[in-house]
Amino acid sequence: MNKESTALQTLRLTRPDDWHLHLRDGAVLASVLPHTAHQFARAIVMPNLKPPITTTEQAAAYRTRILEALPQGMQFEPLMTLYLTDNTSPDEIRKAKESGLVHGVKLYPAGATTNSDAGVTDLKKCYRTLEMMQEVGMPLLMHGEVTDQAIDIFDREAVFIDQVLQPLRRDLPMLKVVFEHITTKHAAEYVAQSDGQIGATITAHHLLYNRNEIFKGGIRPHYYCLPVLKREEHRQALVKAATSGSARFFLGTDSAPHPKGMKEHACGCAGCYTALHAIELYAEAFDRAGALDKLEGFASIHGAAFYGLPRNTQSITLVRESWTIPAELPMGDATVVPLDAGASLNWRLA
Ligand SMILES: NC(=O)N[C@@H](CC(=O)O)C(=O)O
Ligand SMILES: [Zn+2]
Ligand SMILES: [Zn+2]
Repeated sequence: MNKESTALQTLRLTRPDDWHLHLRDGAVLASVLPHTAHQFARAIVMPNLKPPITTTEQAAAYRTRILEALPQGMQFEPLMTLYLTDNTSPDEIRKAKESGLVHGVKLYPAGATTNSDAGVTDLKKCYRTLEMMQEVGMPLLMHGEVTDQAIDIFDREAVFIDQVLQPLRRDLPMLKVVFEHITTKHAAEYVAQSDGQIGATITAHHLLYNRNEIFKGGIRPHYYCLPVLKREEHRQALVKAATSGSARFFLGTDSAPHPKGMKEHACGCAGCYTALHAIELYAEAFDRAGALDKLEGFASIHGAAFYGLPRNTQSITLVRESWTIPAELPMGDATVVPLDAGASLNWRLA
């Protein structure tokens, strides 16, 4: 028998969750939310709105807006986060924990990425708040890049590990930490090997592509995100981590919608839109690695365990069936270009 005919044709998984997602707000939220809710049971919703979600009250109101935007008959649970600032108080953390709605607090080093201007200028200013997070078991989610413009953009994640992450975890060894959207072998190795409660999310695009994708035949802004795609050796290290079976690695799409005109621009926004076809993109990446048997742990089990949430009881089915990713989709009063628009995918959500 040839390989084709022995290959798996359908794949049934516990319904997955997305542990790193941008839903935005208003008309954009209404456009993108159904894509996520079609595939995922829950998602950790990023707080980098303008202005950011910095209080439990704002998070609760945002959660209500998300649920109101959910089409009739769809089920989805938004897991809210707060945006850490220099001024976030320990008391706010206690409130967030007691609400039961807030599942993490996000560190954006000031200026590191989209809507991070209100982010933390120096983590030392947040130590009392971080101590409270450690005490109540509130995870710290991190955009793990230093912002020093003198540091090469391709090195900012590795330098973050040395300059920020390691000192922080030495000082607060019981703090639960999620290293978001890791992009380097340094991060993958650090998360796999270090002590304590640490997890990492990995995007589909960082599993599928290296940095050459941004420059293939011309500059291709839809492959530009932060942290930026890295060399092939890093992509391979991420695939190895994601398919290793280690419970420290879990799915986080970092689907980050920007209007087409803001991506195809002289100073284009960072972010890839993958909510439309996220699980199919991950299936493709795991299939190429010969590791489809490891997809369920990564997509549906490890994240819930890390966050101390129950495993989903429903399931989804993926079928091996080629389909073409649309060129663009309506989004509010604009359009959004999904990652790999026009290309075909070999897996389809049934
Ligand atoms: N990943 C990105 O390139 N962009 C994200 C922000 C982020 O996650 O850093 C966004 O909000 O657009
Ligand atoms: Zn980020
Ligand atoms: Zn993000």
